[in-house]
Amino acid sequence: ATEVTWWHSMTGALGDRVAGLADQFNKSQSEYKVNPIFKGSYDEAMAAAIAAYRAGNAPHILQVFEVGTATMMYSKGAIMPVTEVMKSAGEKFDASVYVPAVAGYYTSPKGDMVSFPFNSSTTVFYYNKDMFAKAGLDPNKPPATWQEVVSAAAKLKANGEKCAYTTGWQSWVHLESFSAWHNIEFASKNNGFGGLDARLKFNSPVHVKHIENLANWAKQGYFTYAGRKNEPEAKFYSGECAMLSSSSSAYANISKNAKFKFAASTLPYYSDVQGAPQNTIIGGASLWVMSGKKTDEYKAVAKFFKFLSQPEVQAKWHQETGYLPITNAAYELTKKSGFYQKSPDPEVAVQQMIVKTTAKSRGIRLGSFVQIRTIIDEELETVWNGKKTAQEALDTAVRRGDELLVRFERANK
Ligand SMILES: O=P(O)(O)OC[C@H](O)CO
Repeated sequence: ATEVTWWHSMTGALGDRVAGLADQFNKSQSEYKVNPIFKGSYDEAMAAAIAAYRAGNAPHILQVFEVGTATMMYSKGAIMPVTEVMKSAGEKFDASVYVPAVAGYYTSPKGDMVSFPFNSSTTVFYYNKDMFAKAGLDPNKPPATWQEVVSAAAKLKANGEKCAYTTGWQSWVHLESFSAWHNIEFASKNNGFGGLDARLKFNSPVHVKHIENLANWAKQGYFTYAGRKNEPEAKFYSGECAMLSSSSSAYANISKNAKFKFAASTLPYYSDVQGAPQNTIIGGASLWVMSGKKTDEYKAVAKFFKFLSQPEVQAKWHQETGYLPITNAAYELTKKSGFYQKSPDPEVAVQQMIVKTTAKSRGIRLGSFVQIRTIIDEELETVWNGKKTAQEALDTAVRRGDELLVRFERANK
């Protein structure tokens, strides 16, 4: 059989599902074989793939988080657009079946879909219903606003809980998706969709106030900082923290591990910000095809993508992981099956996303965004450890990030 490699970053229950998909495809026919390989976190896998590409041994398929999208799009020569992969293998590919938020995100300024949509997520909120009940909070009434989160946190803490609230993906949840949710700019030029001359805007009064609030809540023991990526999710499903904001895909590991009643609910917002809540934005990853491979290997990739495009496969992936149904067909199939009546949690993400977007809420696409996120993480950590004020840290992150945007713009003119 023709073998192709697929580098991914899925851990725990998500890693099992990825292995399951490859296995199902491999067993469904005998001509092609997909070998999934875990390559570390999203940024680690991306760095490894760039190094491997230079050395001439890149994988065929690379799972890249949304943050790496512009970098991949502009790395001409290194990648083969998915539309071309499918065309060269004689496979039909209809980009219009994807839900608009997903299609729009992975389509180049020229209108071509460049990567294959796979695991799209968004930012949601999870809470431990047992801990809520014990603290005298209504387990069927999740906090809808940040004001309500903090009063719930105070009750939980007073009831002896050591970790009331934690968050995964701090930059994505508290600055990126936060911006769209409140219909304010994260960056100019429609958050970068309008051109490479976009500059960062996340040091506005609304942003500063929110980060300042989190810093205060950290001091009061209501907010526990537990890491930059998805590590904090484990603190929720182990029963340590009562509330979590993170990716909808945390569902996979929460539903597998939690020994308590839990529920997902919409991401909190500030009710005094006009226009909120708007919609949250896309996260997760898509699959990129690397260049320089053999014709029959591209054929294998195309067959695998065709397999992944089946509504039944997409619907099951959504239901098991909490990633979004990326096509209308997968969503309809899930609704019709009665799945949400028994498991309403994975639909929260869908509801937050199916709103008509504004220029400010469509998404974010910035060059060097991987490095910018690292800068944001570094600066936010100086707030949590009390070294900088929210204003100082966000101003510095904007200045440092803008330097990278200027450089990226010059290099890609
Ligand atoms: O945990 P994921 O796969 O939903 O990804 C979350 C963030 O979008 C990564 O940037």
